[in-house]
Amino acid sequence: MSAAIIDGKEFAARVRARVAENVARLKADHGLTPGLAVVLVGEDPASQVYVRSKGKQTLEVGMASFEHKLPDDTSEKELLDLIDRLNRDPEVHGILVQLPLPAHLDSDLVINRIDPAKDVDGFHISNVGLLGTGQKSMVPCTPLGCLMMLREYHGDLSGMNAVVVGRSNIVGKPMAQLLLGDSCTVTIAHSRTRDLPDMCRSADILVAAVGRAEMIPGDWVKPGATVIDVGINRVEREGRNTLVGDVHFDSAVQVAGAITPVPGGVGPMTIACLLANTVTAACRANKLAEPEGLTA
Ligand SMILES: NC(=O)C1=CN([C@@H]2O[C@H](COP(=O)(O)OP(=O)(O)OC[C@H]3O[C@@H](n4cnc5c(N)ncnc54)[C@H](OP(=O)(O)O)[C@@H]3O)[C@@H](O)[C@H]2O)C=CC1
Ligand SMILES: Nc1nc(=O)c2c([nH]1)NC[C@@H]1CN(c3ccc(C(=O)N[C@@H](CCC(=O)O)C(=O)O)cc3)C=[N+]21
Repeated sequence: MSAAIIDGKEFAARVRARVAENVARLKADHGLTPGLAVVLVGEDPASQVYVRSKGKQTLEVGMASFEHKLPDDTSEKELLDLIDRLNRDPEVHGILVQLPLPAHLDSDLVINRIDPAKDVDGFHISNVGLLGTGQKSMVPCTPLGCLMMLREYHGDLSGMNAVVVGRSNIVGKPMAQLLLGDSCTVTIAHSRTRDLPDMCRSADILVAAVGRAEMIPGDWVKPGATVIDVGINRVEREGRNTLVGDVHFDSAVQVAGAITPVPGGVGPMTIACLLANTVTAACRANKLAEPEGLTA
């Protein structure tokens, strides 16, 4: 038996359509155009591609896009000054600082300078604390996208065993919080976990967010489990540059009940959720009702 493929690309297109409807309504009824500012420091080519596609999709849903590309040697003060300006700018409802930052910049300091209400990545300590205590917050885009797909596929997640492999602040930890919020029994695994294969085999929901190409083979997957592959790894295959996930897709698809592909799974949902969070932030900033179905 072969797993159902969870089509993140198609799902993301539906989320973007919902975002676009809401943007059109905000413009028509309130003269409000949600705006997203993306800050990129340095020349990393992969980051540039990602920032470009975010900018393009932001415009496609009718929002305003503000891109700030700063040189590699930008000082902390220059970056913090830019964030202060964006915090004050009424046309900017969402601010994203692309990570990782160059080593001379303190990313915690930078992220925590963003107005939490404009922190559409959900990385500010206030948003992390709100999420952890089950209060209304900005929810990190990648975990939010994963949760939306899981809810659509399963409906109620309560009581399911979820294993999240990876404990980063941007994916693993917030993913675990969201699954806990939906009443899963959650385990967070990482590089010190004893017997990772067995741990993975206990999962009804297995989320891989490690950053190691194809490290999770099919025989670590419980038959019928739902596998969410967050990994984005660039590898050489037959002389060509391609993307693979953290899960070995060809073996896992034989065992899983459902699986997200790479590319075309979590990645497109991440960007769609970034746009959704920007609309949510614009509504909250203007004390307007929040759109349905765009938040956790
Ligand atoms: N699709 C999307 O939209 C996005 C995709 N990504 C991708 O997701 C992946 C993870 O990203 P991110 O969370 O930022 O990565 P990090 O490098 O910050 O974290 C990786 C985690 O994996 C754990 N880990 C590393 N090696 C092993 C191992 N051998 N066994 C078990 N656990 C291990 C680490 O454990 P420890 O803490 O013990 O070191 C760490 O917690 C990357 O491929 C990234 O490109 C990221 C963001 C968005
Ligand atoms: N502040 C911040 N927030 C982030 O959310 C953030 C970040 N920094 N730094 C980098 C990671 C990575 N990330 C991705 C988003 C979309 C795709 C994506 O759309 N991927 C496509 C393929 C794209 C391609 O072909 O290269 C897919 O999986 O189908 C990938 C990776 C967000 N991140």
